[in-house]
Order: sequence, then C-alpha cells, then structure tokens
Amino acid sequence: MADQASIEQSMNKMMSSSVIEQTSSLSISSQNMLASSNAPIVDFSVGSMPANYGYDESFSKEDDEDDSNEESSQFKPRILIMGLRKSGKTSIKNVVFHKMEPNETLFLDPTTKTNLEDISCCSFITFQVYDCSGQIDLFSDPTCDYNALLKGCGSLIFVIDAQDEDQYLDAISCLAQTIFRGYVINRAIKFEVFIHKVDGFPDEKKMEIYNEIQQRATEMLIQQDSTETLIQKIYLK
Ligand SMILES: Nc1nc2c(ncn2[C@@H]2O[C@H](COP(=O)(O)OP(=O)(O)OP(=O)(O)O)[C@@H](O)[C@H]2O)c(=O)[nH]1
Repeated sequence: MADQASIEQSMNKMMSSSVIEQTSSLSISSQNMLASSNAPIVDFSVGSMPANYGYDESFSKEDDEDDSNEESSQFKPRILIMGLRKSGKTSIKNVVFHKMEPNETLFLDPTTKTNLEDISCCSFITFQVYDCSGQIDLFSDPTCDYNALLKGCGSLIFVIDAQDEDQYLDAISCLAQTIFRGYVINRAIKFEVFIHKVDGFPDEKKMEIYNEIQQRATEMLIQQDSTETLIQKIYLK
C-alpha cells in the first residue's frame, strides 16, 4: 500500500504543474455538499487524504496483504478526470503525469473511451487515473459500469473549459449531475473542479467566471437535493 505522505507529496506536485497553475481550482467537499445543516464541516484539501483514500469501504489492509499482486492492483487509489469534450482533461493528465509540453496538447486526438492508466511516481507510489471521454455520457453509456467506477474512486476532478462559452452552462449542469450522482454512489468521493483555460484572461474576468460557476453549481445542487439537506459550504482554494 502506498505511503500516505508520499501520495500527498506527489499530488501536491501535480497541483503545482504548469497547466494547473493556469487553472483556477474550486474544491468542493462532498461531505459538506449535502450534509445536514448541523453536521461538522470537513474541509478537503489535497494534503489531507483519509487512510482509505480511493478504496472501497469493504477493502481492508488485511485484504490487501492476502491478495495477489494482480488482485490488489484494483485497490490502488483512483482519480477520475471528467468534463465535457475538449475541456482539457487529457492535456492536464499528460502535462502533469507525462511531462508533455503544453503546446503539444494541441495535437491530441479526442478520447473516445475511458482510459485507465497506472501511474507510478516511484516504486511505492502508485495510483490509477481514469481519463473519461468527454464525447460520451458516462451515465448513459451501456458499456461503462459507472457504479463500479465511482465506488472505487477517491477523487473526481471535473474540468470546465472557461473559454468555451457555448458549452459553459452545459458544463455546470453536467458538473452538478456528476456530483449528485457520484455522491449517491460513493459519499467519500472528493470533488475537485478545475476551471481550466483561464490563461489570457485578466484577473477580474477569472474571478467573474469563478464566482459564476460557484453560484450556478450551488443553485443546481440545491435544486437537485430532494431531501431537506442543504449545501453547507463550498470553499475556494
Ligand atoms: N488555451 C488553453 N488550451 C488548452 C489548455 N489545456 C488544453 N488546451 C487545449 O484544449 C484542447 C482539448 O484538449 P484535450 O485535452 O484533448 O481535451 P479533452 O477534455 O481530453 O477532450 P475529449 O477527448 O473530447 O474528452 C486541445 O486543443 C488543447 O491544446 C490550456 O490550459 N489552455
């Protein structure tokens, strides 16, 4: 099992890479999202992964020790990258994990199916990254077992293209749907929203986009919450 401090270090590295430096990150804690109003606030940050980060609740350390290498590989911490088409998911993955030059991302082909990759930062830091295709809706694709995918997911990164005004509202709506459905399947998922492609925008515009996404996503989540629970806190990081 990977050392938590090392995973933390590698994730922090990921967050400081060049692509993400140009990306405003709005982090939403699922525990806070739909928690009842008197529940404690549990802030999530990249530096605070729980011990069972990315594992099914049913998975225990003993299970890991008993399993063969092949079997235990399915219990590696998992990160899911989702978002509409051309939002920049594969670019982020390649720049962060494969040291691709940002300008080379111009030539990436569209992702047509969910790509799973094992990432090894060193011999004992490994995790899995799922790059989902923005061309298909994960929740209505009969070939995708989204239940299993989300159940074993520790963190879900949703990428929004800040430059694509045509898909902007659709992206926020998809984000709200994804959070809502993901939370039903796995309450431990940590949701990270990357407001991407803000390079070239003045700070004022960045903040405008940031606030709009936060506000609209909050409204949509409140609408979808059929119980009496409320979004308790959304915070910026
Ligand atoms: N301006 C700008 N463009 C970017 C950035 N990151 C990625 N892009 C461009 O966005 C386009 C789409 O990037 P992809 O990574 O293929 O997007 P995707 O979300 O994986 O797309 P699908 O395969 O359709 O799901 C490419 O032309 C990238 O060069 C960024 O930070 N800024």
